[in-house]
Amino acid sequence: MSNSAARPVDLRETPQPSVGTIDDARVTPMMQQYLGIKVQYPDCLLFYRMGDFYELFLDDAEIAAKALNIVLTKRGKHQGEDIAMCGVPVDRSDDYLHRLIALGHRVAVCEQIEDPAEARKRGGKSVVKRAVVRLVTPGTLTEDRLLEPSRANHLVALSRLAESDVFGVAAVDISTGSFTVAETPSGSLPALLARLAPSEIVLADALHADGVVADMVAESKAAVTPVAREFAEAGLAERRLRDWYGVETLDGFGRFSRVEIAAAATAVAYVTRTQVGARPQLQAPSRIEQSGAMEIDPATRANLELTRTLGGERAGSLIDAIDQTVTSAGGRLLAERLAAPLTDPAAIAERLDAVTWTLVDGATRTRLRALLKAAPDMARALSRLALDRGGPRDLAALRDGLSAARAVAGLLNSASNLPAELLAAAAAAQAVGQELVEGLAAALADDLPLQKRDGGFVRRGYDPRLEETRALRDETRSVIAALQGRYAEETGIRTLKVKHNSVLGFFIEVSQATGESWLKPPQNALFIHRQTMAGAMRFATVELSELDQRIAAAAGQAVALELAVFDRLAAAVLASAPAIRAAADGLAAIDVACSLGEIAASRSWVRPSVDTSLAFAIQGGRHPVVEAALRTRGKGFVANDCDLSGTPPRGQAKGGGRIAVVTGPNMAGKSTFLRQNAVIALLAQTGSFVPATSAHIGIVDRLFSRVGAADDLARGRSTFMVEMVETAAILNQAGPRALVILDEIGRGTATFDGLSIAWAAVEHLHEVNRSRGLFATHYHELTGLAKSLKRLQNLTMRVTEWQGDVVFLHEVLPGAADRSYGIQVAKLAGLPRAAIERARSVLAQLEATSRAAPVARLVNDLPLFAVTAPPAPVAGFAEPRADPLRDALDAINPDELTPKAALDALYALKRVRAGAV
Ligand SMILES: Nc1ncnc2c1ncn2[C@@H]1O[C@H](COP(=O)(O)OP(=O)(O)OP(=O)(O)O)[C@@H](O)[C@H]1O
Repeated sequence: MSNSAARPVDLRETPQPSVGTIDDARVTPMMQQYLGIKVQYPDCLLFYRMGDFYELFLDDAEIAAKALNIVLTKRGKHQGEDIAMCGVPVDRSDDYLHRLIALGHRVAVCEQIEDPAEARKRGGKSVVKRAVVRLVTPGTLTEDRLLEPSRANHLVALSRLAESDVFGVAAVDISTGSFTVAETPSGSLPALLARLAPSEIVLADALHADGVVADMVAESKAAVTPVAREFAEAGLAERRLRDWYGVETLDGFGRFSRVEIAAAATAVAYVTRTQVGARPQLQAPSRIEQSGAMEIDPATRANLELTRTLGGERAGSLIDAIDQTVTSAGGRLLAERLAAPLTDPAAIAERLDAVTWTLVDGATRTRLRALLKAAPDMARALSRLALDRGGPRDLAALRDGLSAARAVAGLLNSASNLPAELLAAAAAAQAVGQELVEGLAAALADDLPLQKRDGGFVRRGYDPRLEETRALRDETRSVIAALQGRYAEETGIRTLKVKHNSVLGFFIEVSQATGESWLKPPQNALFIHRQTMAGAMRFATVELSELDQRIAAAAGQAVALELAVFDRLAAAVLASAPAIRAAADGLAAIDVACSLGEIAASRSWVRPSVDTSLAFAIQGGRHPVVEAALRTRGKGFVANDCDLSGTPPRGQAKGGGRIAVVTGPNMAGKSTFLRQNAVIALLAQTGSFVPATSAHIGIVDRLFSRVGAADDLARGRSTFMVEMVETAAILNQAGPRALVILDEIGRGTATFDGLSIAWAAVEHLHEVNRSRGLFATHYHELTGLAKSLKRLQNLTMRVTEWQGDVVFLHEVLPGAADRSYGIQVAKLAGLPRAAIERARSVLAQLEATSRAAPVARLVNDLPLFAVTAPPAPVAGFAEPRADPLRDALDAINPDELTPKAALDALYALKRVRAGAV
């Protein structure tokens, strides 16, 4: 994070410059202006517009030159020192902005707000008026080139009322206008932040100073912007929101708590500050449904690689494997749904009905997808128009988007048995009046410039006045072209050329020799000398200047008329903004349903049955990402069943468990099996079909997935500490509806410590949390727990040996692994032969020792919970009884006992036991 991003931002609308250097007589007028502006934006890099460049000066120049790898130069002196300077061309500034923002900088864009000619009229030394028109920060982007198409760009504001553990969270995406708020206890804040995946988090600096909050915020990986306290002030919050929406009361938006209003107001204050007067069209705030969504903490999201792989790439993530949407808005909706799977079976069924419909009617699905492909990103185009940052192509995006929406709705209307979700989406898609689309289509030309100021975007013949002006401009151009011939004829100079540049306007260029003769009579009566070049001279004539002025006036007038057309069209579009947004949302929902239908069809996924039971029965389950990766290598994926319903398998009186301990060699597929089941639950509750031959899932309210962890050095935690903190979170939070995936927990420490922790964790999950769970481990001793824990089952990965090497069959079977095959796997990995041989002999010795002191048997004989601390009671569970035998055992230190004392202690223990019974 840059220095520029770390300081609290002062949100006062007009910060006071701290003068000093600015009035210094030795400072040039331009530098005075620069310093006067810069002092108002100390936390930003200032892009100072000079002609076709944005220039950066002094410290900003040094930071930007280093960050962008561009040349640092000098321009004059300031207080005796050289002024460092660097610049980026305006037409390529988006790329540079993108890089600076990605590095955590904020940029203040300062434009020339008057024509340089106006400044010149005020006198030679006058400086062109400039003003900051916008702050560019990671959470307030609107340009397509700066945004990821399939990802919402959330700015999240946080608030906390004094002495409370409850946070207000407001999430704004100014690129689409979405605005949601929530209230959450601190324990659930990381999960909510992970779900929103913000690009930037704004919070009062006092709140950021709280180490725990700073840690949670840092974990989200967003850019963090602390703001001065008074702008996150709860007391002013309601008024700020009322002013923003121009309403007397917020009641019309629904009921919000004080802490939600405080967060929402902070978001609005920050948006106001960054947009400098431009007003994004934010929708009325709505509440984020948390109770209706599966809670998934950040570690689980990372571990299941939902939106990014552990390496940070989208390629290889779950969303990448299932995203077949054809529009950006569809991609964003799918990501949003995957981030917050539902917990209401009826709502899930509604989504599944839509997918089923697209699956059954494959021909319509294909036609819908073809139509959707032509629909540009209407929500983002609309937001740019509202901010007066839109161009002709944004109007065209609405023209094309709305006509695609009509075509899509028409196709759906002609279909039968439409499910509720598609019915509603089709209705929304056609709610915008046809006149608007026709109006846009009639006005816009086929080829459109990027910027409206370039003109040329209004269709020929659309506006009679504009046509007249264009004709005048074009005629004058041809008159000028004819002039060249006339002058050449009259002077006999065949090489004479009429040219144009922005400084001289139209001029005649002749060779040096001819030019010299034109400086004298009689030629100098007609030709007025303007410029001498190397080998050429330039002249004007009265006639040429008049024509030049006529063209400039006509061109200026044409652009003004085009801009008036633009403004009219933009106003018409904005007047229909809510309906357009609804149409865009409708198209996104249709795109998602078709995308999931496409996957289901092409990969033979099935509709899951999701209800309120505690079932978890998957047959023929597969991991979508691993399967896809194997497919590209021409290999097949071995499908596996998983039943955590806790009921005996069909036809059997006993067996079946809610927790499975999975043992098997390295590389056998344990992690894949664990994750695929978590992913199937997640997909099912997202409203997607699943990669299995059948799936029955009782709603999962919280999903936990942990792997024996990686270091978190940035936060000063060792591997083992991270693992334990995460395991603690699960054992403290998981309930009977949770699904818990633990992969080799306890491996980060000494064998016996690790085994003991793994042992205790399984017992706790079984007895106290009572969650459904999968537990992969290399501690084969844990399989003995199945004897004492009745809802525990053992699963193992089938392997076979062939010519001394291990062969993985990737098949999951009931039972326990008999050995690890670690050395065979090491051999496959290419460890030197000598090291392998040595490892074999060490293993043989270790196994012999272990047979002499049979650890496994000892552990197997441990009575359940007798040696563990009483687990924390979870609602509905009885407090474990006091245990005098354990207390007596705790009091004995065997290292200090003589043989006689040891015998006495044993008798004493027998007495305690007799008394306790
Ligand atoms: N069901 C399967 N069908 C086919 N190949 C599979 C299957 N499961 C896993 N594999 C392959 O085996 C590799 C190893 O799988 P995985 O990482 O799940 O093993 P593991 O048992 O967890 O190993 P370790 O104990 O070393 O972490 C995968 O990358 C994949 O290529």
